Amino acid sequence: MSDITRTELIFTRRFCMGHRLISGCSERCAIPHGHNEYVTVTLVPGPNAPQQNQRLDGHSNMLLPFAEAKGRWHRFIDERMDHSFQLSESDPLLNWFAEHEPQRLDRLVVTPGDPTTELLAALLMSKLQAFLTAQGGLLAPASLEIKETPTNTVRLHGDPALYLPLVDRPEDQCWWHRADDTTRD
Ligand SMILES: Nc1nc2c(c(=O)[nH]1)N=C([C@H](O)[C@H](O)COP(=O)(O)OP(=O)(O)OP(=O)(O)O)CN2
Repeated sequence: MSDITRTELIFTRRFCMGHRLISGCSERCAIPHGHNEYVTVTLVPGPNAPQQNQRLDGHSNMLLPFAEAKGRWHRFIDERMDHSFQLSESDPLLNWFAEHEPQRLDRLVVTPGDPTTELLAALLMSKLQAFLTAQGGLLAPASLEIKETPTNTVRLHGDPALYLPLVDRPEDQCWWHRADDTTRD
């Protein structure tokens, strides 16, 4: 039996996305294709939670209503991830959209290197951390899981910063660090 006592809030959302991987690691994935993905987040009391022990107060018996805990996050998933097209920042298709369909640039998620499930999990966990910090730090992400297909899932635990690729620009120029709806820089 685990000796860790902690409350976890776990929320799942589904979104439909397209991507392609151009680094050469998976040639068939270089053709644009899509998945119906499920993102599941596990939230725990954050640095500003009123009490750091887990005991319920015998009155409201919650840290936060579910709707408040997941509302901002699910709005981002619904409005920015659902039906997005995810491309590496070095993908020439970005120029194609800029030239021929600039009105659709906001549907793109632009990533540092190939938009694999591992990378998307790290970027989304960082975005979630930014939202929760901006909401007052009552909650913090403990893990994030993306089920890309019925047979493939990636799960990250802990600090998303430890997974993110190193990029050569300040954090405020990286959409995944900003508590806003952007998905490209
Ligand atoms: N480490 C990773 N490898 C691959 C990723 C990824 O995100 N991380 N992504 C892909 C593709 O997106 C591909 O569409 C899914 O992978 P794959 O398992 O190869 O394809 P299937 O769904 O057809 O697998 P089955 O389980 O055999 O049905 C590739 N690799």
